Formats: sequence, C-alpha cells, structure tokens
Amino acid sequence: MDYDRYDRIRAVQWQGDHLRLLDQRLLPQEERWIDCATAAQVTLAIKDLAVRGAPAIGIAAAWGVVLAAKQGESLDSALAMLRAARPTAVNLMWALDRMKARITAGADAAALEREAQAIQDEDLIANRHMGELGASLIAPHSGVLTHCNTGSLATAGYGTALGVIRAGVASGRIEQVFAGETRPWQQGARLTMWELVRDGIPAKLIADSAAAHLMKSGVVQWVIVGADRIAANGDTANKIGTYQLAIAARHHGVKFMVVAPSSTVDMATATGDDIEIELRDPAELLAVAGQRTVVDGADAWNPVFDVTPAALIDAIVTERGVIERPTASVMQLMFPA
Ligand SMILES: CSC[C@H]1O[C@H](OP(=O)(O)O)[C@H](O)[C@@H]1O
Repeated sequence: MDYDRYDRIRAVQWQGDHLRLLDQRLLPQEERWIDCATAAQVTLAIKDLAVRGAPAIGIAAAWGVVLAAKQGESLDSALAMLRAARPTAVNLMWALDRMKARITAGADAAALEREAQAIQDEDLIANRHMGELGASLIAPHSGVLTHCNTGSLATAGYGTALGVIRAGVASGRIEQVFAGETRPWQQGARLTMWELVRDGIPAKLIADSAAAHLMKSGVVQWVIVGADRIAANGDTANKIGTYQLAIAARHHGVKFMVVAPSSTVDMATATGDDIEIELRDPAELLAVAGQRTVVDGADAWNPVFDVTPAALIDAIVTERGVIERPTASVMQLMFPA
C-alpha cells in the first residue's frame, strides 16, 4: 500500500510546546492552522468543531492534558473541562481515561507527552489495519457510499471508513465513491470531497436526500461509515443521517459497514438507547455558510448523531478484526472487560 499517495494530511500536530490544528470550519476554502497553548483552547476547538471526528477529538484532548501539565494547571480541572466538550464520541472519554490513569500512576509532563503521542500513533496504525480488513470484504469493481467525514481529518491519519475506501481504491475493489453532503455542517461536501479530490479518488457528491435513489440504481454495493460510539450490543451512534442510510441499504440489498477503532467501542453502554445524542445550536440549520436561509422567527431541532441498530449492520470493522452481523455475545468475545 502506497500510504504516501493516499495519506498525506495530518490535521492534529504536536509542536513540542503547543498543539497545531487544521481549522476544519474553514475547509475547503481556506487551509488555516490554529495554535492551542492551553487545555482551554483545545476544549474550545473541540466544542466549535475546529477539530472534529471521534478519534481526532480524543487525540486532541490527550494533548490538551499535556498542555495543562506543562502549564502547571490543575489536571483534574483540565480533564473535567475536556471531557465535557462533546458528549457522544466515546473516544474523547477513552483518551482522557487513559491520560488520567497515567496521572494517577504519577506520570510527569514528559510521560504524559509520551502517552498522548502513543494514542495518536496507535490510531494511525489501527486505521491502516482496518483499511485492509474492511477492503477485503468488498468485491472487485464495487461502488460505495459514505457519510460525513471519516478520513485523515477525523483521525490521526488515513481514516476509518475513508481508510477502507482508500485501501479499496488502491486494491481495485472500489471503482466509484459517492459521498453524501452531510447536512447541516457539510462534513461530506466540504471535508470528504476535499480529501478524495486531493487523493485523486473518483468521487461524486450527492445530496443526502439522493441516497435511497442511488441505492435503487444498483451502482453501490456497500455503505461505509464511521462511528462515534458502539454500544455493547453493536448498536452504533454516528453522524445524523446514518440510520436512514442503514434502513435504505437493507431495503435495497446494499451492505452496511461500520469502521471504527476499538477506542470507539463502549462496553459499559448496553445499547444505543443509552447513548447521549449531542444536540447542537439550531442556528447551524438555519444558515448555510453563515448566510441565513430560513425565515426570521423559525426554530429548528438539531441532533447531530443518530443510532443505527445492530440488526441493520452487516459488518463492524475494528483493528481487532471484523464482526459480521454483530450481536452482544460476539461483541463480548471481541471486547472482553
Ligand atoms: C472517524 S469517525 C468520524 C465521526 O465523527 C463525525 O462527527 P463530527 O463531525 O460531528 O465530529 C461523524 O459522526 C463521523 O462518523
């Protein structure tokens, strides 16, 4: 696999004394980097989606803890502040729990820096492995549909679902990629298309509302998505709109694949009903690119994740292996306490 050809973006970069983030709010119009020197700045970057994507916010939060240690701030306060930045993606809590365990064991700032770097490095290795595992499930010359952005921008690099797509394109299994816009924040239109075009991968953007029609046409064999939290029974929280894609996929005989590192699996959460779904500012729905598009006085409801029941998922791919038709008992075997 020629990773240099398909994997050049590093959106979260530790600079030794501060954290540099590619500001995802501005892409693709502008590639601007922001520098965070404090845990509070990292927290704000996560809340405002300057950095986003489940693994990426966990990695950024780990670096936030390192910054707090270097500044001599209260680590308990920093952990609590970072933990509260966003509720749904469990990678955030997982990374902070890992940092907390090191703190409890007496780690100094240098040791915490090594731990944050390990979290980041392990994510990239996991993504590359998942890419190979997921791509092996796909028949040659397939078409695939993806949702949101699960690429290098959302991770340490390479991506989860987009990593499978990169590996599938490289091996000739995937011939055509479709990406849904992913209203309202447009992660698919703004970010996934940016990554795919940079890699020279044949891709077409579709309106989210075109997905069922696309599946009916027979040109996609798989829907491939990431995850923000996978419950103990395989129910999966992901970007709003994923659930309706899974329903449409099952109706049309299209397979549905979830790709996420084991840090996204939350065996302490029994089912999808127990996952907190982030509600964001209705203003995100009432405007496009900062321009109000809805009549003054209108209200909106803006849940940004939904839960796909395990019964609609054909495969969950993690770096530990592939679970086909996930059930609570197989999840337990793959992810024992
Ligand atoms: C590689 S997982 C990315 C995951 O994060 C996204 O959410 P957001 O853009 O709000 O952070 C989405 O659910 C993706 O699947």
